[in-house]
Amino acid sequence: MHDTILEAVGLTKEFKGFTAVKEVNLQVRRGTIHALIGPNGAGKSTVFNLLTKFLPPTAGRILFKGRDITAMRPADVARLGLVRSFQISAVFPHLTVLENVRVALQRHQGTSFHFWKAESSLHALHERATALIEAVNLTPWTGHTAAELPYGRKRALEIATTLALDPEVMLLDEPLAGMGHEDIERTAALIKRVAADRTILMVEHNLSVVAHLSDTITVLRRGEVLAEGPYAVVSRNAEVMEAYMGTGTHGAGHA
Ligand SMILES: Nc1ncnc2c1ncn2[C@@H]1O[C@H](COP(=O)(O)OP(=O)(O)OP(=O)(O)O)[C@@H](O)[C@H]1O
Repeated sequence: MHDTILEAVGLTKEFKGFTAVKEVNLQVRRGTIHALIGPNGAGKSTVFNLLTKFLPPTAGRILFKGRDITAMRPADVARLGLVRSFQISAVFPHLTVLENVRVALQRHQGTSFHFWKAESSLHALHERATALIEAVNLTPWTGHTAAELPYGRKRALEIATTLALDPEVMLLDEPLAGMGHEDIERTAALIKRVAADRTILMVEHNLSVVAHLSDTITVLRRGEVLAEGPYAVVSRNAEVMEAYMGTGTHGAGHA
């Protein structure tokens, strides 16, 4: 049994009269990997921005651990444990992998400079950074700058800097987009590993790449929920198949 950790109720977003997201109800269960997919313009990014408070909704509510966060600011939501990857956790191209992860960890501790000044806490910081780098399989890249990393490894570093914030719910915006087959496999395995003790909500364009990764898939079309369930269920849904006609359910890249 999983309880709901993140919930959207009647979530609606209008842009100058155009309804991009219409009365979306979403329940993300604790400890699961939940994917939000849909063809171009389906409203995925808008829902993602609404959930992470980067956009205010026109109507509807967002609940995190039963608490109404609809009116909260992104930074406050992040502090509660709902963290969006790749935005809040910036990666600095000229810092090494180790330095990037250390900066993320120090940020998480806030501006308590005095805490980090102590020799013992600097040691603890290093240990934690090394463990995170190991967790995302970047140990051989520890001394390389972020700019030197191949694309897939860069995304792994971004996941590491997000993990540094120890999020309860991690929101990933197209973590597999633009990757080749090998990177997709590696990153999917990484997402699965880090999901062991947290909840993941990810936006993805293609149904096929989230197939074996997600416990639940919500399919959006024109701002509305078209189908929801495990892959075996949504992939057989006639309307889902139709929505993906032309864009290709099994397409490799991000259109
Ligand atoms: N700031 C905005 N102003 C006006 N319209 C917008 C704005 N943001 C998004 N839209 C419109 O809302 C709809 C949903 O867009 P959104 O980016 O959420 O879709 P998406 O599913 O993420 O698409 P994609 O896969 O192409 O990224 C689109 O028709 C888009 O043009």
